[in-house]
Amino acid sequence: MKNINPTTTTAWKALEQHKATLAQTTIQDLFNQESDRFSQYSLNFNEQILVDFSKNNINQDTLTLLRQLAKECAVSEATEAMFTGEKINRTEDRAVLHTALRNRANTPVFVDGKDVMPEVNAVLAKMKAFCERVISGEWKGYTGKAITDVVNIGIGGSDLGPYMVTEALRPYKNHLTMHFVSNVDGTHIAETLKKVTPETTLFLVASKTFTTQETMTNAMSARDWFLASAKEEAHIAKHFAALSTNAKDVAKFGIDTNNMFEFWDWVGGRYSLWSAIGLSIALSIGFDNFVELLKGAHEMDNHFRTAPIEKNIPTTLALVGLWNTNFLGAETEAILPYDQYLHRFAAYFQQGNMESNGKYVGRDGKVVDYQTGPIIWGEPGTNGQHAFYQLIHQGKSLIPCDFIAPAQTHNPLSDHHSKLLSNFFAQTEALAFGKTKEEVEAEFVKAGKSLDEVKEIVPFKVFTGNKPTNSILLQKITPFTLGALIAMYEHKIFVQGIIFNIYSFDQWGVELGKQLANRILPELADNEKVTSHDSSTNGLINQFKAWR
Ligand SMILES: O=P(O)(O)OC[C@H]1O[C@@H](O)[C@@H](O)[C@@H](O)[C@@H]1O
Repeated sequence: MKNINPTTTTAWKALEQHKATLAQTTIQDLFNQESDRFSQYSLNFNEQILVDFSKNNINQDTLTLLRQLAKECAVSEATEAMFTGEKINRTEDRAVLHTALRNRANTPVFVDGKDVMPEVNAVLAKMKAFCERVISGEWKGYTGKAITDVVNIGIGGSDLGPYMVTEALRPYKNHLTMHFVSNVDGTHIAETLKKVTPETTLFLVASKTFTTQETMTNAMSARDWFLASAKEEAHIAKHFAALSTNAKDVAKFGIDTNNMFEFWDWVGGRYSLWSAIGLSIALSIGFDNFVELLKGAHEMDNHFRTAPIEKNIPTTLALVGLWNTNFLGAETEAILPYDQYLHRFAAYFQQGNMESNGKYVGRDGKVVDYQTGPIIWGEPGTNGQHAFYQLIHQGKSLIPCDFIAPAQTHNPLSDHHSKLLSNFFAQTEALAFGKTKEEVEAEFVKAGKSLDEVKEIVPFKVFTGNKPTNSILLQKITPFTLGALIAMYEHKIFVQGIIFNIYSFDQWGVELGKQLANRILPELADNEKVTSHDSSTNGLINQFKAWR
């Protein structure tokens, strides 16, 4: 992978200049100038996903320069390097091959000279057989009863993806009740265990490393709870399975390695829902639907790898996002799904994006002097409208938003869906075009008021507009389209990471807190005063000890 500081490219410098020429141009102006802006600035995936990026502060010159930037930063070369198993995750010396997990074409993919596809397929076959036995009820618990509840114990990438997808695809789910335990706060597991019975519960211990403190602690508590009823350790084999890359520690924990579903170090935690980590998804919606999810992602992979840059959806979203972040000064990006089933989508891509691109050291080992990944946040519409949209409309920060909605709902109740979508369309319109002083005044006049009497209130009712949004309209949320949508965002993050010249597939930033927590934990064992830290940390620990 090349090592290019994006700010030194010809395109970046030209974009700086171009920004100045566009400074006085609003989104409204752009729509006035280009009557057919929608068709020029929207792309369609498979006739199932429409991505409209026309309501951004960009014109054709912006796009040309941004595409030139992608070329100068060798995005296509990096893409090929990823897909073909090069060790692009240099700081961990690993390949990055979540795309191989969903490689439905089954073409060989080599890591260190070895085709990984036979192993990928073998684990998928094992997952399929396991799912069929559990779902059909053939798999019995220690008292001979079928499984009714599945508890996934994992955190970060071993929780967010499975939980988000299981929720998103609820309309496809079977009789199994799914639970997700992630937090080391005992409340999370305690409240979950209140809802299940040992005889009919299957625990999936999901951890790439099988050393994560939270997951191991929760898994031990689940084991203790289970053995309190089941008594014999031999029964664990019927109620615990592991999803991990670490066979040794799985065996040490007491989980039968026959119940271990393996994956590999070339799968990043936040890109692992396509691997054995997705077992909870497959159990919840059935293996065939899980394959549909993989297929959707694979189709998006093919599109990303082969579509020309002008038609490339993930690349376009990456470039437009980068324009907003690095040239227009946006620090955050909101993901706003107008679909209740997607209520964890923003949370999922908080990890996906922020753990990938929240980096300040470039691939050359030097501190970068430009903004890298944006802060990601969001909640489903319309709830967000009644909470934080005020600031998006009238606050001082520029907040680009992705609006996401399905055209067809799984719950066609009276006119709910039309109301929901009318809000989606209205919000993107309001954000882009706002409401002028003249429009506000005209409304008052129409209501019989004189301009003099309303002049003090008028400024508060003006919306500047000119707020960028992308609209992502899916025909319907199915396993296939959801797979494609997730892969689309993954590749957007990848393209930005390449241009930012950072390593998107490590996460050293999560280590320091873990290290310090491990140092503090033994200090909490007794009630002695601690003095080994700064005065704030000492003070907090000592108050904790006094109050507990
Ligand atoms: O799957 P395991 O190994 O338990 O890791 C769970 C999570 O841990 C965090 O510290 C991060 O490193 C995440 O990327 C990862 O998804």
